[in-house]
Amino acid sequence: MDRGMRGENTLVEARGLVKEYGAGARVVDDVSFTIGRGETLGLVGESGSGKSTVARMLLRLVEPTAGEVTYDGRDLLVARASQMRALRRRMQVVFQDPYAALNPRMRVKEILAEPFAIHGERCGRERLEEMLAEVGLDGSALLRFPHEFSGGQRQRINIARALALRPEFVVLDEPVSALDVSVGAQVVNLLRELQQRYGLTYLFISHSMPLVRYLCDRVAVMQRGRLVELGECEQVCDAPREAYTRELLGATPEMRL
Ligand SMILES: Nc1ncnc2c1ncn2[C@@H]1O[C@H](COP(=O)(O)OP(=O)(O)OP(=O)(O)O)[C@@H](O)[C@H]1O
Repeated sequence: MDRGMRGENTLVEARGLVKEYGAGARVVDDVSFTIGRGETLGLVGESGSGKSTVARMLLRLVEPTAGEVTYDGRDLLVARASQMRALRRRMQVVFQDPYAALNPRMRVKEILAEPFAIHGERCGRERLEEMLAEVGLDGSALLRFPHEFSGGQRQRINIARALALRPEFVVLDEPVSALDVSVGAQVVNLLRELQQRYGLTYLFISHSMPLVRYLCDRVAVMQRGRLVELGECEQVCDAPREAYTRELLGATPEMRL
C-alpha cells in the first residue's frame, strides 16, 4: 500500500500505531502514514473506525499501546514535558461541536486570549481583533458570549483560537459536521484560505467524501481500526481500490461548494 513518501517534507509520521482499551479491544490496529508540510490528509471511515483515536495519538492526547509518532523528525512519545510544551503550541485541534468546545462563561476576548495565557504570554486588543478579522468576524464579538453566536460563527471563533499561537499542524475533527451544508461550505473555504495564508498542514477527519475530495490532497480510509486504503484524493475518490471505500463514496451524496 502507498503510505506516502517519507522525506524532508514530512511533518507528521505515524508508524504502526496500535490502541487497545481493556483486554483485546483493539480500536486502532497497525496504522502508518505520513503528512507532508502544507498538505491536507483526509481521514475517513464509518463511526467508530478509530479516526479520532488516531488523531489523539498524533497529538499525544492518548498514549498508543504500540507504535511511534514523529513530529518534525522528533519522537513525540519520548519527548519530555518541556519539549512537549514547546511542540504543543505547534499543533492544534478543532472539534466538531463548536458550542461544546467554547466555555459558555467566558467572553470571546477571554476565549481568544486563553492560549496566550497558558503559555505565559500577553495578548493586546489589536491582536485579538486581528484574530477575529482572520476568520471573518469583527471586533464587536470580543465582549460577547458564545451563546450569542450562530453555529458557523462559533466554529469561526474556535478556529481563531486554534490559530492563536500560529501553529503549523491542525487536526480538524469533523469541523463542519454539526453545521448546515451552506454554512459548513463557508467554513471549509475559510479553512482553505487560512491554510494558504499560513502554510498550514491539516489532518481533516470527515464522514463526507465530497468534502474530503474538495479539501484534501491525499486520503486515508479506515475500517474497524485498520487503514485499508491510502492514496491521492482523486485516485481514491474516482478509482477506489477497496470495496469499503466504494461503499463510503456511495453513502455520501454530492455536495456543491
Ligand atoms: N476512552 C475509551 N475507552 C474505551 N473505548 C474507547 C475510548 N475511546 C474510544 N473508544 C472506542 O474506540 C473506537 C474508535 O473510536 P473513535 O472515536 O476513534 O472512532 P471514530 O472513527 O473517530 O468515530 P466517530 O466518527 O464516531 O467520531 C470506538 O469503538 C470507541 O467506542
